[in-house]
Amino acid sequence: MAVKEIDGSKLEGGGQVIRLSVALSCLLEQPIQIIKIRAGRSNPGLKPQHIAGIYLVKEMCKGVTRGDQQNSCVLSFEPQSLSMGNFNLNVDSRTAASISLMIQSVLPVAIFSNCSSTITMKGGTDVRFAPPMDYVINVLFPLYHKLFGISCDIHINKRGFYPRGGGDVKFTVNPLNYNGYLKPIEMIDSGSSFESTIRGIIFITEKDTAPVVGQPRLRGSHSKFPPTPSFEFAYDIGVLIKKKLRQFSYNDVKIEINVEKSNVFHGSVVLVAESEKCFIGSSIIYDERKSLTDIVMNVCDKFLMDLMAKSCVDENTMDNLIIFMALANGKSKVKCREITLHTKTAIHIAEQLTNAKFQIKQTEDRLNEIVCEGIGFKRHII
Ligand SMILES: Nc1ncnc2c1ncn2[C@@H]1O[C@H](COP(=O)(O)OP(=O)(O)OP(=O)(O)O)[C@@H](O)[C@H]1O
Repeated sequence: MAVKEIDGSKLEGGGQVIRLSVALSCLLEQPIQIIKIRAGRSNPGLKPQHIAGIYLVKEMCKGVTRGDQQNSCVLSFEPQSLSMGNFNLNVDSRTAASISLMIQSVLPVAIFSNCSSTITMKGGTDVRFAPPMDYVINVLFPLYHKLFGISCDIHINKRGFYPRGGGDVKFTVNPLNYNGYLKPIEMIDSGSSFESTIRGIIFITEKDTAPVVGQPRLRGSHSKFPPTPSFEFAYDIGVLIKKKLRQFSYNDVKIEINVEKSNVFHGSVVLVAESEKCFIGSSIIYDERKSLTDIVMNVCDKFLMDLMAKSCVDENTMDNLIIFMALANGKSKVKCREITLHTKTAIHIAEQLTNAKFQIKQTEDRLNEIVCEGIGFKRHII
């Protein structure tokens, strides 16, 4: 098959082009060459996170690569057929490379294998400009499962943060049921039941010293909780989130706090609202430079905008859905408030490498509806 050239500088011009192109190349057995890799970034070329993702996909299809080195701006990826049988893979980025973004490369491939895959990944679990692990676990995976029929799971052995990394997770993926196809999805009606199911997941590390000096402390008794400064800080975040959401009549909000020992101060907050067919998430990763009010404002503002607009997914989830919509067996429809450059880039790559066609139309309720006729990709078992 002739090699298809992908211009890595188009639209977002970042790492997503590589992850999606390599995954689709592997599934469709289409050799590709990506040029101008991450030309839209101040530090172009491949970085450890991209190299780790390429490595995993390459292992799954016994691919042949050229240019898969640090800072390389051209990558050739020539796949063989998707190997079958249990995958048991390991990748160690030796940096804080985002594990959730490695998952973005490997998940679309692993679901089409005929057996379960187990992949151990080392790197960053919660790093900026990538989905925090709690977002992957509480927003993306439940949505993938409920709507596309994807079954996967993650076990976090240890969290890892910028700049040292050191996170360690075990990721398992099961083959698709539904006759080996991905189900098409329809997420066009958020319904009215979001408010009853809002959850917040606050993760925070605990150092020996107080986490943040000079931050406003909330009044009120925390005495029934373990008296750790980190826990108190997380507790304060939770109280402020509830207060903020209550102002918009979202009264039933359940907050969970998880504390882990670490020698760096780090945390994430994830909010999730689930209705019968829609998921809205919002997340932030913070360190000691972020104030309590900044954290709360950041995570709540976009969340509230999506809820009030009756969007069916948030913008970060949206770009993750594109590859699955392109591969699904039939027509998918998703209503979304915001179409980001990441989403447009994912559509551009999916259309270049598959025969799927996407349409975006504005709806009367001022949302965007993305419609895609999926190609009905199915694994071929020899
Ligand atoms: N706070 C967040 N919550 C959930 N997802 C996020 C968040 N921030 C970023 N993402 C997702 O992370 C991905 C980032 O893609 P991007 O191409 O920018 O990544 P990258 O490989 O780090 O590339 P680069 O270094 O070139 O920016 C996108 O899918 C985006 O939706």
